[in-house]
Amino acid sequence: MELKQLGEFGLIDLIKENTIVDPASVIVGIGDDAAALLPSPRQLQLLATDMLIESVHFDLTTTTPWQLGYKAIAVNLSDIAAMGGVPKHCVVSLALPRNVQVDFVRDLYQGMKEICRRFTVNIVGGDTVSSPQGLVLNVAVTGEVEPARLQRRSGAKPGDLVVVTGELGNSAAGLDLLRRGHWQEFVFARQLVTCHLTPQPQVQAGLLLAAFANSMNDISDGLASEANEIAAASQVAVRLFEQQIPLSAELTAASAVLGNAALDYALYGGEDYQLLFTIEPEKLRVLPANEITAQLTVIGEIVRGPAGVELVAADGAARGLAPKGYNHFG
Ligand SMILES: Nc1ncnc2c1ncn2[C@@H]1O[C@H](COP(=O)(O)OP(=O)(O)OP(=O)(O)O)[C@@H](O)[C@H]1O
Ligand SMILES: Cc1ncc(C[n+]2csc(CCOP(=O)(O)O)c2C)c(N)n1
Ligand SMILES: [Mg+2]
Ligand SMILES: [Mg+2]
Ligand SMILES: [Mg+2]
Repeated sequence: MELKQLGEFGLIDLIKENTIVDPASVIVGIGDDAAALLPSPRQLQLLATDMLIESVHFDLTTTTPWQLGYKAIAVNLSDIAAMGGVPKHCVVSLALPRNVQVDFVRDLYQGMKEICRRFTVNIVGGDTVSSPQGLVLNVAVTGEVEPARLQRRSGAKPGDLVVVTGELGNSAAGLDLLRRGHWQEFVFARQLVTCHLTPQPQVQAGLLLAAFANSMNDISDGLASEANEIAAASQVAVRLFEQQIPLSAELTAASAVLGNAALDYALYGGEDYQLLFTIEPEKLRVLPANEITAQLTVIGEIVRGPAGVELVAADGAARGLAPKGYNHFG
């Protein structure tokens, strides 16, 4: 069915179903001039937004609407996770080309609702407009964090260890496989493509680490870029050890096919949505042993010195690591 058969308001009715998964804090959801929300007492309110643009962030020939909806929410939850918070509510704005079908929008929302259900996030509003060219999808998300647990990029201290959750570079290699096409013939490809199309925000990890870390950031633009953000915000030197950067076996296999170094995907690829944080060694030692801490890798240390990042190779040689990564205007 064409969108014009349903109209803007018919479309909103279709969207409205199953958007509130935790009603206690929603006084007014979809359907009024604004949402009205009840904040939890003594919590800081977090607010973040990230936008996805067709041909810049996604290609509709290689992503399904469901996956696109899932990812649009995931990248936003990732920013709340990076602050050590719990995501609560989101609003979703859509600019839709006129030829978009109703089923497309329904599937897009199914993807969004699925990840919102998994993380107990309410969709409390949005905006729907037409776009003369290309689809635009913007999400804004609120979150909450106890003041003492708030994580910033600026809290890294000399002596801290630099640690990441999960593996790096999978998403960028997945994107290159999608661009190359015929990726289904490679057994290692599915996991990488999945990392790219439906990244998993590290909300549980962020909540656990919030009580222990000194600084935190999520990896949207690549390790080189995010490590430089922490260095600049904290005015410290970040020393990373090349050999310690967690690279998956799938990434290593893909990099041979794609003709690029696995390490470069991790350093400059981006869209991993893992967490990069710094923590005092004594605190890292007392973290509880669980599924989250099993996935942590120490990749470096914070040292005194001018703000910047250096990468130490296997032979001990150090080089400066520029904040090269995905740059919209670079
Ligand atoms: N157009 C804008 N107006 C006001 N603030 C902005 C604008 N764009 C970005 N910012 C702010 O700049 C800071 C850095 O934004 P940035 O988008 O780089 O962070 P991020 O979301 O962590 O990264 P990514 O977009 O790669 O996921 C944030 O505080 C963000 O709110
Ligand atoms: C079709 C297509 N082309 C290129 C990319 C790669 N890409 C786009 S934005 C971005 C950084 C994070 O975005 P932002 O900084 O806006 O949050 C990256 C790595 C993609 N995902 N899809
Ligand atoms: Mg952003
Ligand atoms: Mg971020
Ligand atoms: Mg972001």
